[in-house]
Amino acid sequence: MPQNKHDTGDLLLGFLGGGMMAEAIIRGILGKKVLKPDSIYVCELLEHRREALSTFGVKTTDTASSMLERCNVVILAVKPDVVPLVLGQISSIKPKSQDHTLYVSICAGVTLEALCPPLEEKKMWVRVMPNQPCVVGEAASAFAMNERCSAKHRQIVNQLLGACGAVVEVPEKNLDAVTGLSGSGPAFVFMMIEAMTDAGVRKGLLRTVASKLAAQTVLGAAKMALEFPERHPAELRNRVESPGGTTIAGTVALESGGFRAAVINAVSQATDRSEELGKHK
Ligand SMILES: NC(=O)C1=CN([C@@H]2O[C@H](COP(=O)(O)OP(=O)(O)OC[C@H]3O[C@@H](n4cnc5c(N)ncnc54)[C@H](O)[C@@H]3O)[C@@H](O)[C@H]2O)C=CC1
Ligand SMILES: O=C(O)[C@@H]1CCC=N1
Repeated sequence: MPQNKHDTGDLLLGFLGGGMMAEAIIRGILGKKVLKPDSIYVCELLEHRREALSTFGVKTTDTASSMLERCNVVILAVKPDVVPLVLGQISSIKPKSQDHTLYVSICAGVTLEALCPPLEEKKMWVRVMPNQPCVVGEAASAFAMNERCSAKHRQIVNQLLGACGAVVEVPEKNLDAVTGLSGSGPAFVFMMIEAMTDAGVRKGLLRTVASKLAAQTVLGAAKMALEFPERHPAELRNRVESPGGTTIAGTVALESGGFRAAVINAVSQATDRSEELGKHK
């Protein structure tokens, strides 16, 4: 798959909603030079957000029609409760089955069926769950496509999301679990970094030093888990735990604090919430 070049031909990418995630994806795409800024349009209601996004050189507007008429790939990046409204806007501007636009939703819980009901003329829809680390090109994204999409659309999705980090295709039924794990996951990891930093400060480290050490520790551990996939995380952990040493004293404390159960519950609750969001259409 070609990357790192302006090799996406006539691809004009539009965003409906220019909030945190739209910005994160734009940063990823521009950072890897998959598109030029003037191939990206953002429809956003808030003036301060349009101003913030203009600094990337992308075109901004507050009317959906001008963006939808131009773009051949459109990413829905509004909150899930706004989806019915913007679907109405899309249908009124591009109603025909001849619509060749590829639509991509990143909205938590919103199913392909809700985006494109079976009785309506089918448009090409992809449901994606990215995450905030798009901002630094280290996202974990998963996607599922509806039956109107083809290999060409898979390639476009891989190219756009690939610019933002790792991408996997999954059955749509897995996307709520993906939302709970990697969509919401950065927040859980930030809590861990925050807590480790506080602990360092409590034990006398400068906050700047503690937060740098905490974040780098998470990065290094994550890199090891990715680079040694054949080693179970418990094996990696055991290598840190010297007999009678410091680490085992800490891991026992985590066990007695219910650390693993708390993390499993966090991902499970976030998954359940994603499923719930999908039921409020
Ligand atoms: N924040 C995250 O880490 C992640 C969020 N998501 C999903 O991404 C979507 C967007 O989330 P965020 O970017 O965090 O939200 P956000 O609130 O930062 O951005 C949404 C933007 O849409 C704008 N908007 C609302 N109605 C609009 C309309 N009719 N036309 C144009 N713009 C409109 C709002 O003014 C706002 O700036 C959500 O559906 C969320 O589930 C997915 C993965 C991760
Ligand atoms: O909290 C949320 O609903 C969104 C979806 C995944 C991450 N943030």
